[in-house]
Amino acid sequence: MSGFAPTFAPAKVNLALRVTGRRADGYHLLDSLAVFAGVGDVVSARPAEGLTLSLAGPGAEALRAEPDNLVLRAARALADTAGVPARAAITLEKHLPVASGIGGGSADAAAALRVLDALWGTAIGAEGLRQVAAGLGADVPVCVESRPMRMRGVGEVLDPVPPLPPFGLLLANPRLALATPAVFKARAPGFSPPIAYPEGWRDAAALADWLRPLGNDLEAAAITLCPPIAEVLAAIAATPGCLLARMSGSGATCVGIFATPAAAEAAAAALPASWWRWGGAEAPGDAGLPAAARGPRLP
Ligand SMILES: C[C@@](CO)(OP(=O)(O)O)[C@H](O)COP(=O)(O)OP(=O)(O)OC[C@H]1O[C@@H](n2ccc(N)nc2=O)[C@H](O)[C@@H]1O
Ligand SMILES: Nc1ncnc2c1ncn2[C@@H]1O[C@H](COP(=O)(O)OP(=O)(O)O)[C@@H](O)[C@H]1O
Repeated sequence: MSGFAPTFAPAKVNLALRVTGRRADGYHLLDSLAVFAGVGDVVSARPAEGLTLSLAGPGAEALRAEPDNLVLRAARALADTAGVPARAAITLEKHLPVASGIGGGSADAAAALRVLDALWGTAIGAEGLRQVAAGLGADVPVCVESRPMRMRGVGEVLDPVPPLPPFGLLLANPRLALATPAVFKARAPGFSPPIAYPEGWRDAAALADWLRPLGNDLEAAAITLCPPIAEVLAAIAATPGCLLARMSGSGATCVGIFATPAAAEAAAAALPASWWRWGGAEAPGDAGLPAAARGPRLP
């Protein structure tokens, strides 16, 4: 058997994020609208005697010192649950900035689950895959879906959302890593009410108007820990055609919403070249996309 088609691991973007409570184990209950961008990593796998991971792509260096890559943890967890030997030579082509609030590691783990589930022909089914995903991290279940979803619980409760209107997405990161636990810890006390959804949105402007008051409850804490985030948000908001600027997840990546992918791409190109930046469309719906579908990317 030869290698399996490269699987796209798109960036997860939290367009709104509310912290609605806290579990006894310290994990926070969330209510978040997650969408996926047309930029991401690529995971591929081929049959092998043992389990190995090769890193490639512009972000590979940042992960070389990682003692236990999430991709390998995902592979071992899937093999354990499915009762099959963990045998595959996996390649991760890393493009997304690490520890940046767009779930890069979670997207890689989810893509590895999809590609290895196919390679090994496991019989665990969609529910089994969801359970393995939830055991790997709060963001992994939504990344297995890789389509717009409402995330609740600590991330494992997923519901479909009304169809989103066409819009453009911009992502920018000052190339500063921010650890998720530190941001949750620095958050001011108190919780927000759950999000109430409309039946739909007329266009991108209506979506941005609806999102504006919902906010990201982690943004203020992230700015305290990493002040350049405020600069990134201001720069995005000042680009022509920006309808909304907001931080994603626990940061430091910030998001801009635009009427069209072309407007988002042009705005990204106008941001400082020292930042990681990308503009374009949402990820196409099919999670098993070939690498060629990664969409336009800026260096
Ligand atoms: C904040 C979010 C929003 O989508 O995104 P990112 O900033 O990571 O992209 C996620 O909830 C992050 O998910 P993920 O990065 O998978 O988190 P995990 O590895 O499970 O947890 C890392 C740490 O974050 C905190 N954590 C995470 C999720 C959650 N619902 N409550 C928490 O308190 C805990 O301190 C936990 O030990
Ligand atoms: N494949 C991977 N890609 C990114 N980070 C990984 C990976 N495997 C393990 N990690 C670890 O997971 C941490 C969180 O990474 P990431 O998922 O990129 O952050 P975030 O959840 O904030 O978007 C990193 O600091 C790194 O130590």
